[in-house]
Amino acid sequence: MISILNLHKLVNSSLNSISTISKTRIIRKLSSLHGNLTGIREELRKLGHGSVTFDPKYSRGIGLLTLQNPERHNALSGKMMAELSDIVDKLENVVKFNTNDNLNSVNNENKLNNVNELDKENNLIGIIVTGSRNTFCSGLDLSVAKDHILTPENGKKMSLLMQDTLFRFGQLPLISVAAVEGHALGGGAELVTACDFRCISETSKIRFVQVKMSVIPGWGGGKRLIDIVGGVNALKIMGTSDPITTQNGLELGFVDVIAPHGECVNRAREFLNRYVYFSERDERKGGNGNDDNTNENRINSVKVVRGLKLLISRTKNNEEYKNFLLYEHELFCSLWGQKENVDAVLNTRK
Ligand SMILES: CC[C@@H](C(=O)O)C(=O)SCCNC(=O)CCNC(=O)[C@H](O)C(C)(C)COP(=O)(O)OP(=O)(O)OC[C@H]1O[C@@H](n2cnc3c(N)ncnc32)[C@H](O)[C@@H]1OP(=O)(O)O
Repeated sequence: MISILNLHKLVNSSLNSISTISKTRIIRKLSSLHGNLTGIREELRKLGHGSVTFDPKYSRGIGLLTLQNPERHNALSGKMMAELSDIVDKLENVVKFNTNDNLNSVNNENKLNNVNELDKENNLIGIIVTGSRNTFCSGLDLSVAKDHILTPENGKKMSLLMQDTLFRFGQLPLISVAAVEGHALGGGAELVTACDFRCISETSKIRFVQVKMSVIPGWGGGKRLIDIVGGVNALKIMGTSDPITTQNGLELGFVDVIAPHGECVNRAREFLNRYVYFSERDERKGGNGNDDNTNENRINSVKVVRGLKLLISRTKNNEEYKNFLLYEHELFCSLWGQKENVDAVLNTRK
């Protein structure tokens, strides 16, 4: 006969295993958009040059992600797409610490060492995305496209990886700002929409040029643009490829901060500093950062800011949202690599 105590233990252990199973399911469901893309990522990693770097200590609580392919206006090669995805993996691991967010994904194959140590040092709450040498990103690297990606099969792989990476980026409990100097074209404009906020200057040129390539956005930027400016405005922006300027950008709610030319990253940092509550508390206390109370405050504040971002990002983590992205992906795939698209890309002055 089973005793009450044993029955209690049995029930508890069953509940634990049920919750482990459902937690695992939830993790799998939330962590990625298109499942395991390791093979595709490694294929793309072999294509082209450039790099994507991440400085977790750019400023207190704020990291700086930089696209680096300056000879090509920071156009994204396959190698850079893979590196961007690696950085999102790394951040998913970093920000698990202190967030109590066990629902964030952990891509074990790409797990980097000592990520929690990294987070302890900086308590990241924000991330600025920018490009090297005063320009943001001229979209897909067209040299790589012409040599390798201009087929329906490879366009599909690129779209899967980029949609997935940018979706996961948006799910991070970090507030993101795109600091857009110079050009943000095609896929570069899509990248801009993946951030929570946008800082641009009078000389920034954000253009959805996809229609000129006889395609629609393939990196999830169509859905994100609709969410930011509404359907009709998104239709105008994507249908005409007209640039988003400081003036119409503000009116449309697409742009959040205007900076003097060359100052976008600085102004994005100032903008984000308003969310770095622990920094203000620390300064009020004399700023040595060593007393226990201060550290406690810092940790709590980081949790709050990340919690807020989690709350907001989870509104996009549902089947309806994911299905819409899948629909955008399928539409893109029906156009990419077709004659009109191939002709347009081959005739584009890079
Ligand atoms: C799925 C993604 C897909 C999409 O959905 O749209 C894309 O992203 S397709 C790519 C869309 N992007 C473009 O069409 C941009 C094309 N480039 C330009 O219009 C211009 O280069 C520029 C970005 C407006 C800059 O013009 P300018 O200041 O006159 O400089 P150059 O034209 O001389 O460029 C310098 C250098 O950079 C090379 N470059 C620029 N963009 C790309 C690119 N996307 N891919 C590869 N290389 C690019 C350009 O060829 C020049 O190189 P060199 O001639 O060797 O100096």
